[in-house]
Amino acid sequence: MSTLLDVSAVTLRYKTPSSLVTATERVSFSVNSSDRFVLLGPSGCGKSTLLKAVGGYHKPSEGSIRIKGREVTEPGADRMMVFQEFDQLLPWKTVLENVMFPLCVARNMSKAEARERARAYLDKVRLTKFIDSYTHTLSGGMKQRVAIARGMAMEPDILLMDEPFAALDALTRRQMQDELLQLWEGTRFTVMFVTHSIAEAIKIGNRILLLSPHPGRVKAEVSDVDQVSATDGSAAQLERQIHDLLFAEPGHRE
Ligand SMILES: Nc1ncnc2c1ncn2[C@@H]1O[C@H](COP(=O)(O)OP(=O)(O)OP(=O)(O)O)[C@@H](O)[C@H]1O
Repeated sequence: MSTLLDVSAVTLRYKTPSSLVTATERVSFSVNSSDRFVLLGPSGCGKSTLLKAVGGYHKPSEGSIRIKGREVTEPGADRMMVFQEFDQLLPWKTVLENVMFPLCVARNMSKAEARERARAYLDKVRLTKFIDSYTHTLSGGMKQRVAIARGMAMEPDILLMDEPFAALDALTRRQMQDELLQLWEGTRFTVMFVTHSIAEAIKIGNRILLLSPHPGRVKAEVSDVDQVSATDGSAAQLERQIHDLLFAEPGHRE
């Protein structure tokens, strides 16, 4: 197993006109190739900020972020992001064109190459029938599938997913979680996934990093999720253990 991403003692801050907000403090972890690495913690603990920093959109105040040994200093096609919002697609382009666009622009592919690659990934997310549709005609789940296909088609080193299913209804959310795992079984891509749902973390992740409430610090890492949750009844037990670890601080209320 090789280390792909190394986050070392990273502190992330926001400067506002009136104050300095510390989002995360001295957070360290590493992600290996083919990990389904989940960042889990309560609202405001800095999960999204950490993901943005890995994406190259937020510079650490202290510490370093390295991918394949190179320091992350800006966004790059080696790290693709999928967001929660349904409006991350270009409404004036069709489904196929949305997936082709970054392939042409950031990967310098010819239109024919990009079309072929985009079709293959849209097929993986079961959207072949909808390639010529405009995105406003799609359901929330279908839009997220397009965003996932667009990210995966770039074949990045790591796919960064920021609560991608949080705005979906419960049934669609479960379907999308299953589909993501099936996609992973097929290609074993590396994914970093942000959620504040313990159940979702256990379902998606093989490793889960638990962050404390604001400012986010590492509380613990659960690194054998697949083995533990495969045993009968133990997913529920793991959920309780993670809950206790996350909310152990005296006086902290959910
Ligand atoms: N643009 C910003 N300017 C100032 N402070 C910010 C900004 N964005 C986030 N913060 C603050 O940084 C901290 C971490 O925010 P972040 O969105 O990363 O947390 P999170 O764990 O992803 O939360 P949630 O689960 O609610 O999305 C919070 O205290 C938040 O108020």
